[in-house]
Order: sequence, then structure tokens, then C-alpha cells
Amino acid sequence: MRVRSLTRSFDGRAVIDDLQLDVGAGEFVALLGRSGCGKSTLLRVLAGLDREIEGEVLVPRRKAVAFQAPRLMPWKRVWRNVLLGLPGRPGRAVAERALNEVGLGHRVDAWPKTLSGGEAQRASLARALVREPDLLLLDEPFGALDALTRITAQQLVAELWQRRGCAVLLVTHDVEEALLLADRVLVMDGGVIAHQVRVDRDRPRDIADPLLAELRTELLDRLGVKAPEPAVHKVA
Ligand SMILES: Nc1ncnc2c1ncn2[C@@H]1O[C@H](COP(=O)(O)OP(=O)(O)OP(=O)(O)O)[C@@H](O)[C@H]1O
Repeated sequence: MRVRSLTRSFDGRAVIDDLQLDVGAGEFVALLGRSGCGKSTLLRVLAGLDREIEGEVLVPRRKAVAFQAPRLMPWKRVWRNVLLGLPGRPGRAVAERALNEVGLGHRVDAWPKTLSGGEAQRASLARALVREPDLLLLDEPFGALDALTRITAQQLVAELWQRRGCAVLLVTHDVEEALLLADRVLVMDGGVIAHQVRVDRDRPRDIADPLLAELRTELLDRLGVKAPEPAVHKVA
């Protein structure tokens, strides 16, 4: 994926302002930035949902996006939601395969309102996967989940990425999540990618790893947040 001199303005104000970005095939990139800095705007442009732009955006034809809110149609069963908008007339088996892949094989016929938050997010991921994307765009997909569900969902995304080999661009507010998952972490500020770090570590990663701790401090500093002590997870 290649973005050159991208500008997107609202009411004469450039939210994205001459931004450059490259994401390699199969690369996992996380995007951080203060609230309102333009992360979602960038993702919408990359997803092809917003074309009122200047500049050059080259993204794979096969791409898929999942948002923080799963956006399932309440009047369609889960498997039909997964196939929604897919070209051709894909059969139920296609949806079943994707739902199995995200651990939701037992909820194929469920109605969306009967799903938990984590399950709905999995359904949303399945809907992205049936598109067999070369680029998966994730806009805070774990933002609304409780801590434990969130960790499971993060592991799932890591697994899917490794299995599928697609590039991922993950928008998140969580510096630790970015460091645990991504090859590269970007900080958006002033309408551009203002800073980036490479996370040169095998997976699974440990947030207590000194390199990650160092990068965490660097990123929090860039985000203008004073680094709190790392959270200690205790099991009683
Ligand atoms: N359709 C729109 N019309 C006018 N302004 C918009 C529109 N979409 C986004 N903006 C503005 O663009 C700026 C960036 O918004 P965006 O949602 O991309 O930020 P964000 O970094 O994703 O924020 P958050 O982390 O809080 O989700 C904000 O000031 C927002 O008000």
C-alpha cells in the first residue's frame, strides 16, 4: 500500500495534510494518535469509503475493514451478515468457514442481538475475512471490549494475520496493544505520520520486555502522555 501527498480537508481545515505512508505486503502496522488527529479519517480513505481527497492512494483491490462497532444488521442471521455485500452469490459454507476461523462456528444461525460484544466483534472480523483481503483495516476493533475479551480478540487477530499473511493497519488508542501486535507503530499528529518505531521482536511478545518498555515510553512521550507504571496483571 502506498500513500503520497494525501490531504483531506473538512470545511477548509486539513485533517490529513500531505501525508505519506507505505505498508508492505503482509506487514502489521499499528496507528496511534491523539483523539481527533485523523486516524479514522485516514482509515476511511484507505478503505475507499471517502474519496474527497487530494493525493495518491494505492491500496490492494482486496481490502476489508472492521470498525469498533461491529455494525451487524439486526434483521439478518449472523451468517447472512458475514456475506453481506459480497459479490457473486456465495453460499452459507463460505460464511461458516470464516465463522469457524474466528471461533464462532456455533453461532452461525444466531441473531446479532443475542451475541456478546466479543462475539459480535468476531462476526465482524469474519465478515472482513470472507473478502480474503490483502489489506485488513481495523479501526479500534477491541475498543469496546472488556479487558479479558480484548486479550482473546488481540490473540485472534495475531493468529489470523499470521495464517492469512495479509497486511494489517490497526488503529488503536492502546500503546501496549500496538507494541504487542505490530511490526511497526506509527504516531499520527498534525495531519501526518509524525513518528514511527519498528518493533523488532518475535511473537508472542511480553510487555515486560525491556525493548517494549523503552518503546512504550518513547511512544507515550510522542503522544504527550506521561508514562504511568506498566500495569501489573495479578491473578489471585
Ligand atoms: N465528516 C466530517 N465532517 C467534518 N469534520 C469531520 C468529519 N469526519 C471527521 N471530521 C473531523 O476530523 C477530525 C479527525 O477525526 P477522526 O475521526 O479521523 O479522528 P480520530 O483520530 O479517529 O479520533 P478518535 O481517536 O477520537 O476516534 C476531527 O476534528 C473530526 O471532527
